[in-house]
Amino acid sequence: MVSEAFKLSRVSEKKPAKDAAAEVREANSLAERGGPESVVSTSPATVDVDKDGVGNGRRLVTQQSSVWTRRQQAVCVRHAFKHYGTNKNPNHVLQNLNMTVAKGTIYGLLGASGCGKTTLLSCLVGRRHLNSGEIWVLGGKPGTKGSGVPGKRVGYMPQEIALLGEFSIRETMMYFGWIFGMPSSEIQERLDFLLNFLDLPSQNRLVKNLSGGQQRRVSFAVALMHDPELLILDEPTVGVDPLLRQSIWHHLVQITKDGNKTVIITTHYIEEARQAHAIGLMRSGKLLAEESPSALLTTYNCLSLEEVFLKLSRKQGNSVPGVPDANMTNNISVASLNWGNKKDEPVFVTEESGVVGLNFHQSKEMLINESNGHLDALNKNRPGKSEPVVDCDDCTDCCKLTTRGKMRALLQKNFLRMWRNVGVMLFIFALPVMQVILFCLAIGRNPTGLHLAIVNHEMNFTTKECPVYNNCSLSWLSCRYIQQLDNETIVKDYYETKDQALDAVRMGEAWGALYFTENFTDALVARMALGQSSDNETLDQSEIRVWLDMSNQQIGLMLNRDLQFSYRDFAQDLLSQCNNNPKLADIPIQFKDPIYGSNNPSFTDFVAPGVILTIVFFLAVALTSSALIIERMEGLLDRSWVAGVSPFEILFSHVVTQFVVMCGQTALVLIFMIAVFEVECKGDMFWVIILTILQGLCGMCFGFVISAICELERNAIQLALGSFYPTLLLSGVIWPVEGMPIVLRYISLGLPLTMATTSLRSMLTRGWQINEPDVYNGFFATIIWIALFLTISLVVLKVKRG
Ligand SMILES: Nc1ncnc2c1ncn2[C@@H]1O[C@H](COP(=O)(O)OP(=O)(O)OP(=O)(O)O)[C@@H](O)[C@H]1O
Repeated sequence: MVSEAFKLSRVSEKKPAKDAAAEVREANSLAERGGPESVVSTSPATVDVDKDGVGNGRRLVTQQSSVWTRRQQAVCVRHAFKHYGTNKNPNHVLQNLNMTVAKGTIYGLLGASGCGKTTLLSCLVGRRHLNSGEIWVLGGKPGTKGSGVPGKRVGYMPQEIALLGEFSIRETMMYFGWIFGMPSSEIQERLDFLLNFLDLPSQNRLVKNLSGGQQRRVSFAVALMHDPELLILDEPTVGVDPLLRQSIWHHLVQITKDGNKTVIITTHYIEEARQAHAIGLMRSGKLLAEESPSALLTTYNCLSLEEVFLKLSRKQGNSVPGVPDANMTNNISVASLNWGNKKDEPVFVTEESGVVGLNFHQSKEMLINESNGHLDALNKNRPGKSEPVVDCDDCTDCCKLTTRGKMRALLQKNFLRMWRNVGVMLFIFALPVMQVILFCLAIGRNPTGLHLAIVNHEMNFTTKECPVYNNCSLSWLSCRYIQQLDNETIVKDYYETKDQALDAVRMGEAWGALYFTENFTDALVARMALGQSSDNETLDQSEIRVWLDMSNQQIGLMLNRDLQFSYRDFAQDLLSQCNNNPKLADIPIQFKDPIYGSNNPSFTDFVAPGVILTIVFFLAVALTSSALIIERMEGLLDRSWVAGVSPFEILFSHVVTQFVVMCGQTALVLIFMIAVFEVECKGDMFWVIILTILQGLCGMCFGFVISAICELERNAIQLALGSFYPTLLLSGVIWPVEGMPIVLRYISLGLPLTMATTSLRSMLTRGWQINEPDVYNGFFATIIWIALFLTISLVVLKVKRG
């Protein structure tokens, strides 16, 4: 156990201030190394700090300080160091800061903007960790199990509003009340009191519609809501009118009167802090003094606290770097030397004072006088009649993962938020439907109205009266073939010469050119009759010559296929009309009914499984990727954490909310895809639904990862959008994975959508059951990805919370 002691007693020889300071430091360091008691009994540190002539030769006598005594304080900070930025380029915010806040007091933390007050407070509530040093809050270390901090033992009002704009005042109170485990009736009672006390408007007014000052008061009400043991208020009186400010201070004085409640308050209105029992004057990450206001004024012979602060700041500014001030070193101030009634009495400096200023145990007496004696509570907690040091009254973090109240609050928040935001609601349900409709209408249908430039020299230039005989007539066969071409797909444009037709294709006026020779019919008949004895000229003349624009693969292949099928139909018709076997027109490959799918496969059926999963997956990503970021930016995430909500609870509440949304989206997507647009579904609908929901969950968890990693919403959007195309392209949604280079194939298999797409495709088009490896692998892969994403999110959230 670490305990420190400074024992300063009267010394006969004066020591230089520097040595004295070094001695205190040594005692300090000894104590930190764990041998405190020996320091106390055998080697009392004695310091004479009379060098600047203010101390009047008084000696500092250290008092015993132990973990026990630290735990008796409401807050005790020792040798706190905190920096932002990297170790190489740190921005030091707290520098060997010591602070002691006795139970039952109001402690005003004053200091210029940027001196580190908020940082210190956020360390006290467990939102940030020190780089080194110790913090004790209500007998425990913030963030440790059973300390109740963060949790309901603390009421925290951050500097920013940190509330949900879409909530009414009442809903805001209910949210935090439930998190703190209060029953609704008690919350309502408290709310009625706070509405009246803080002069708030109707409880049904939305927070976003309140004025800045009103919003701050709601934020203050939230901190007061559960009547916590320790209130930490970061500038609660900003934007509050003087009357209300006075009434807030009056309230703080009242609640601390019985000695059970403690308040730490920062304010820029220095003079209002006169009402505090103790004041910590902070500058450049250190406390310059920690005294009662009257002691500060007396000591420094000032009329206002502002003057005191200026004096101390100047003193600190004048100190030579590297040479510790007599009044600053090891928290012993000039103030402490001046303090006390009798000159020859030693001044006790303990780690309880912990500050540059006065021994707090001494000033306590003064505080009692100044504050109606309520501080005698400070003396209650001595060994023997002490209350349990660590009061595990918030046992949720000891043994339970969550509580009903917290879940109720978090779920209500998530659902209400969606409900109150019409845009989000539309986005959630209209977008998937719209995407499915657009996909089914725009993708996979045969193109129509394709222009074909036809040159038929058999008919002697342009003729639309190309005679067609549907019997066994062997004349004008070119016309008979042209008639066979699908009229919906192909628009026939006639040209006089081959060059004109080719120019039309080159100019983009036609997708292909079709050319019939002058004696096409005769040559074709001869070719059929002569068979293998046909000469080259006959073969040449009987050909239909085609030049296609293959720049558009789909159109080119379709025209190619249509021209061939039309010839087959034309030849079969002619043969059967002439009493020949029409099969003679077929190539000698017989395509029987396919095992799966149809002989005329639809691109829609190929893409649909991947599209279903992509829609559900990325909608979930879009919904969740900014959820945590928005909460974080609003400050609500921080505030909920300080109220005792864990990353697991936050994540779990979002998972539940999104799961409900997901079920709705999945239902809509599948209904429109399968029931309305009749995309083929041969498999078991139950497993199709399960896989789709799982993919939605997977997308949601991916969204959580994004929102846990990204600090800004725009970064999250960039990451979500950036991941869309690679995933779509590599997952075999629009092109078979088998067509990729080997390395990409392996990457593709590792993506969350690939195996799931294969699985869904197998179920929809092949009708495979869950016992097929291709099917169940998709489920396994999805579940593994969900677990992985959730773990990453949880770890990142935990790290960030720290
Ligand atoms: N998250 C952060 N990352 C990096 N630097 C930070 C961060 N938060 C605060 N700082 C820096 O730390 C210093 C102390 O900031 P802090 O907010 O604690 O000051 P403060 O005393 O509360 O100021 P104010 O009275 O204006 O609120 C400032 O220089 C600030 O720029």
